[in-house]
Amino acid sequence: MAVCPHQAARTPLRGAWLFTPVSKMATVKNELIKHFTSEEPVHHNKISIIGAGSVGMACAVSILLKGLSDELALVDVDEGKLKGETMDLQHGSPFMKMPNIVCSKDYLVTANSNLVIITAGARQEKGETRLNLVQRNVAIFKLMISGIIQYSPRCKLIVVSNPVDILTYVAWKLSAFPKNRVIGSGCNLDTARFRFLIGQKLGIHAESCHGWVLGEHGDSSVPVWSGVNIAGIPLQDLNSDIGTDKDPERWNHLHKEVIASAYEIIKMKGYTNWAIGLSVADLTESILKDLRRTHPVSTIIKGLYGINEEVFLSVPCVLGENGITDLIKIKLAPEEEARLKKSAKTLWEIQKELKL
Ligand SMILES: NC(=O)C1=CN([C@@H]2O[C@H](COP(=O)(O)OP(=O)(O)OC[C@H]3O[C@@H](n4cnc5c(N)ncnc54)[C@H](O)[C@@H]3O)[C@@H](O)[C@H]2O)C=CC1
Ligand SMILES: CC(=O)C(=O)O
Repeated sequence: MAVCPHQAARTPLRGAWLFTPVSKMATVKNELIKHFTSEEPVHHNKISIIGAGSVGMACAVSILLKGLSDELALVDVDEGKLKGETMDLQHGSPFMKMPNIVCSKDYLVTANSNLVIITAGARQEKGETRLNLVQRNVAIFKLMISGIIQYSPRCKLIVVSNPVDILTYVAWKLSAFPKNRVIGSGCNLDTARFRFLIGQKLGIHAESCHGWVLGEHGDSSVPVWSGVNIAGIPLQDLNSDIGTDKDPERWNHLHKEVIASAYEIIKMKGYTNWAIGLSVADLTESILKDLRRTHPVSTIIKGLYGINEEVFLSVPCVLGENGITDLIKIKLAPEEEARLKKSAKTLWEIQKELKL
């Protein structure tokens, strides 16, 4: 479906809803408006979201409210849900500065995207781990990636579906894209949760709490306590045991809460969506506006921290118009580096069995 100011009648074309101009009729529109160009609009900041489930729609709303895109395309295999979600979003157009929201089962609708966000696939049931989803979602990725690259061979990919680090590797392999253009949302969400919890403990806004969670998104993620600081003051200077079991203030419980968050929310509401949607919109902003901000996102980490396998883990990455342009070589404490290596080993054990 699409809404375009000069368009009047609509016809379905290859599954996508497109519009045909009604130019000669004596209509109010023709009396009011003289059409001035026959050129097709060029979309520079087209974003496509694959998967119109709870995460896909949270990403869509967060991106729309930031006004980041000049066309948003949605794809899902469930056509009824897809059209329903699209119409519902379109009806919010008076409150957004982004006129074109289109949808289809057919990947043609995603053509010439600058950025494609993948949120389709199975999600965890209560108590289920992210890693348990791997086989189901690899099968879905085989179908999706070929559709995406056929119509947007130069796009950047953000992978959100779980297990996100392994599926980012799968997307990279299947697309054969250069590594800078395949980005996993990774620990962007874990880091947001970490900063929120630090902020709650100190009574300071999360944005002013600097700290990073790296490695695997989820169960083996690594909190970098050595770098946690407020206004440049390392908390480790004030409490040398911070993050360890010896710490009487039990700061390490914050990271335990980060790990437990998804399981707890899924137990209560069945899924998580709002924080991931907002965090993906933040990544999107850095890419589309070429901001060169640093984010903890999942990228190929082979050759760093003594890791020799082709695994994707989160490290601080600079995001701009070419995707990941640079990595920040963060100095880890020996036990932090050991935990990162353990994350890599866990993921590699699963990845090496995948048939792509
Ligand atoms: N990386 C992260 O931080 C987070 C990742 N997730 C993950 O995001 C994924 C989506 O979660 P939800 O939106 O809650 O699930 P959902 O079940 O609400 O939505 C998934 C959507 O994917 C669609 N789909 C399935 N196969 C498809 C295909 N071949 N092509 C196109 N669409 C297809 C379904 O029809 C459905 O609408 C899950 O894997 C979940 O674990 C969720 C939260 C955070
Ligand atoms: C579901 C998931 O990966 C999360 O909320 O962290």
